[in-house]
Amino acid sequence: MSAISVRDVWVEFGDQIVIENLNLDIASGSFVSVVGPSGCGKSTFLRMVLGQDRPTRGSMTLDGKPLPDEPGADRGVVFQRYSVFPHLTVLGNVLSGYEFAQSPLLGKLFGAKRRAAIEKAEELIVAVGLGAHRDKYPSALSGGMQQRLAIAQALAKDPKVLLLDEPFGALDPGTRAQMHALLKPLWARLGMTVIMVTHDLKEAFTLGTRVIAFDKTRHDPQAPGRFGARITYDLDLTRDVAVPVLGFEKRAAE
Ligand SMILES: Nc1ncnc2c1ncn2[C@@H]1O[C@H](COP(=O)(O)OP(=O)(O)OP(=O)(O)O)[C@@H](O)[C@H]1O
Repeated sequence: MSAISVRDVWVEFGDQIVIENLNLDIASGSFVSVVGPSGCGKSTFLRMVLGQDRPTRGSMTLDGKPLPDEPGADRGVVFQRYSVFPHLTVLGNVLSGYEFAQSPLLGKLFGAKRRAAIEKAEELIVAVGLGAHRDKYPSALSGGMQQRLAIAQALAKDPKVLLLDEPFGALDPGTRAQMHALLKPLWARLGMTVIMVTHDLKEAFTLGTRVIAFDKTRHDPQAPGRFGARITYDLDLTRDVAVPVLGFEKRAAE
């Protein structure tokens, strides 16, 4: 489990301010859903936690240490598409997660370590419901199966933090519901911190223990890049008190 702290973070691309003065603490083991209008910086925030982008100003820490500048095995990621290797089978893809985590330089395991990794990979493949498909290539899998594979591959790294960027955005509602039913118990069992960007409010509230909304609160019509997004809602869904939910009231348990 892992805690993330964000302090006075600004992100600018040229003269465009994307995120302004972000301050945020994410508790270990929480499931944070990030919502907001298109272009407000949700994926940029995720990429900063992943280590793909750096803040222009400010600092970010993971368990009290500065976030490493590059993606590592401590942070797994699943994108909406194209997260898996097309030239590897289901088993090969999940095994690559273990190999990357345990042998970052070579990306290969040998002997007893490889046999142990194959055993763990097979367990994970069964856990995400792909037990009957372990020797298939991604092109022979449906969209939902590919996303289950992407989740298994990310989990093989045993990440402290799992980052999900609209992971179910391309799936039909039925498959999406199946993915929710898969992900929630996995998260509860593994106890990771999850940050998920989604456009689907229902999904945000169904899966999250906390929902954060990003949006611009100030606009300059003459200079659209002058102001960035801030956190406009920060809802702790584990609190046993009434909280305002986008204009509605969620009643506390009676
Ligand atoms: N590498 C980059 N260089 C320049 N501008 C960028 C870069 N990355 C993101 N941006 C800009 O930052 C803004 C936020 O982009 P981002 O993808 O984070 O938004 P988002 O909230 O995830 O959007 P969506 O919901 O549509 O995916 C956009 O205006 C985008 O054009």
